[in-house]
Amino acid sequence: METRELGLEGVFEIKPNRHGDSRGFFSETYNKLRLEEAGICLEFVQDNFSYSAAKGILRGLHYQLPPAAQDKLVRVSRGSILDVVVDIRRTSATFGRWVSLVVSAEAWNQIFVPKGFAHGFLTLEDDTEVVYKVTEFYSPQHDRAIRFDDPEIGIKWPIDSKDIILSEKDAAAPLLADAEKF
Ligand SMILES: Cc1cn([C@H]2C[C@H](O)[C@@H](COP(=O)(O)OP(=O)(O)O[C@H]3O[C@H](C)C(=O)[C@H](O)[C@H]3O)O2)c(=O)[nH]c1=O
Repeated sequence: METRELGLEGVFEIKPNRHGDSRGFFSETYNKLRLEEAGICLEFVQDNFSYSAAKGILRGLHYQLPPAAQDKLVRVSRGSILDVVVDIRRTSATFGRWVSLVVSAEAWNQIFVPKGFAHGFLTLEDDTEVVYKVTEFYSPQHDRAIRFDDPEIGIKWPIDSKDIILSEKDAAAPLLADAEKF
């Protein structure tokens, strides 16, 4: 398993090994010990799966407030996404900064998103499946969103905002300045 930090403290790309043979391949997509060797010592308690039927669907930017804040280990089992992470820790030197990573079934890579960061992704292909582990259970009362196109954050999405498909919740999300932060 290879890891590399992505420019924001604690945000990593992770690439599990793939063991190919004439039938296809085998991969340990999660191994607690391997993550601990990379300094990620966490207990994941819930697995999530989201299917997005079309290219251009944007889910996010989401986070759960403490005490339900979640670390996330995100991968793509079909298709591809532009995954985006924003530092929303008000005392952080990189508050409001963002990083992005293309996560895809083809690249077989993952992104690790620590607590304190908002998370979202834009699908780059139809029929994209995102599979991810989280370290706290879903808690609707702690679930929060911030606008994907907040000019203060300035995320460079690869398609025009008018072509982006959003849930009603995400279309109505507040700007980071008006959102509850860490
Ligand atoms: C997150 C979640 C949702 N739900 C239910 C609640 C709704 O009835 C339905 C869709 O929820 P939502 O619109 O919040 O789903 P996404 O827009 O994919 O939200 C996710 O998108 C970004 C990328 C994230 O990082 C979060 O994991 C999560 O917020 O699933 C559950 O039952 N359990 C859950 O853990």
